[in-house]
Amino acid sequence: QAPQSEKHSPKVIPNHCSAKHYIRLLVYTGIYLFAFLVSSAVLVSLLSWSYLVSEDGVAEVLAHYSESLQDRFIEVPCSEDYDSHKRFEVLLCHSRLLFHAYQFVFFPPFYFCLLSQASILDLHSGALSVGKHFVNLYRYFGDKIQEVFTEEDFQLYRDVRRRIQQTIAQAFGISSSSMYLTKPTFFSRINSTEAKTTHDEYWHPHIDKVTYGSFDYTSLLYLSDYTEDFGGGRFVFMDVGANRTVEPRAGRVSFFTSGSENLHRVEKVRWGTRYAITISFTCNPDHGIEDPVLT
Ligand SMILES: O=C(O)CCC(=O)C(=O)O
Ligand SMILES: [Fe+2]
Repeated sequence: QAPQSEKHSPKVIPNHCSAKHYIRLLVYTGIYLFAFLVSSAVLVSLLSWSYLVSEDGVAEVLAHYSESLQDRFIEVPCSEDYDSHKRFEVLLCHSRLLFHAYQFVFFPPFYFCLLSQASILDLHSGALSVGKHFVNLYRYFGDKIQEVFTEEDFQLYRDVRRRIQQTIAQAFGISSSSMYLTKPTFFSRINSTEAKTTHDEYWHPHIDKVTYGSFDYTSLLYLSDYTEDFGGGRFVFMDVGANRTVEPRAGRVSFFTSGSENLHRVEKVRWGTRYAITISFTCNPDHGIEDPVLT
């Protein structure tokens, strides 16, 4: 039981109803509300910033998948990788990148669609990677190859190659006749299955000139849509201080000089299947190849 003195002590009832208290209450509520809003805003911006520069470290989207771009040209400082090219007519020293949205009706070869893993297909040699091995489709199908590819497929490839070549020549102010198709040129099919060989590890940062040797200009034609057909799989330029992405979109062509000024990688594909074609050009006629033909 409570002691007697406590039981009978007078209760102190604060005067809650005075105007002074109301004003104080309002001021405190306002201050708390303001502090809450400011800290939420700081938290949201911190979270979105860390989301942008976290996992994939993307700082800037150069080409959003939903944008229909025409001729966006972005200049980057040139590297010294082209010194040996001084004997060619070509001036490569104002490099980078242009997007040109063609209305290509170009589907991945149906053979690709049957595969369940990552793969590349080289139309010149007929090499198709299947797991750890390469199958030569031309040898495998022999006379029956006409049932796999049609003359129209090859005509379309040649047409696309010619149009890309002309666009690159125009963008870089060089003559189209001083550029030569070079190898390898290939269709790529990427999904989220585990890599079977190091060739499947497309996500490593690289310089095309180092990886492929003869490349001076790389062009990439995308055949499927980021977010609709696959997740992840964005192309990333790894520039000093910033990663800049190109989000694939069917019909989008991106091209750039192949030297160290354009270090890049492709993000791992998280779901779905990503299709693209790599078509590249050299300024050195000795490294040029003819268009592929259906034999
Ligand atoms: O498919 C892409 O977006 C890029 C592929 C690539 O970097 C390459 O083929 O060297
Ligand atoms: Fe590359």
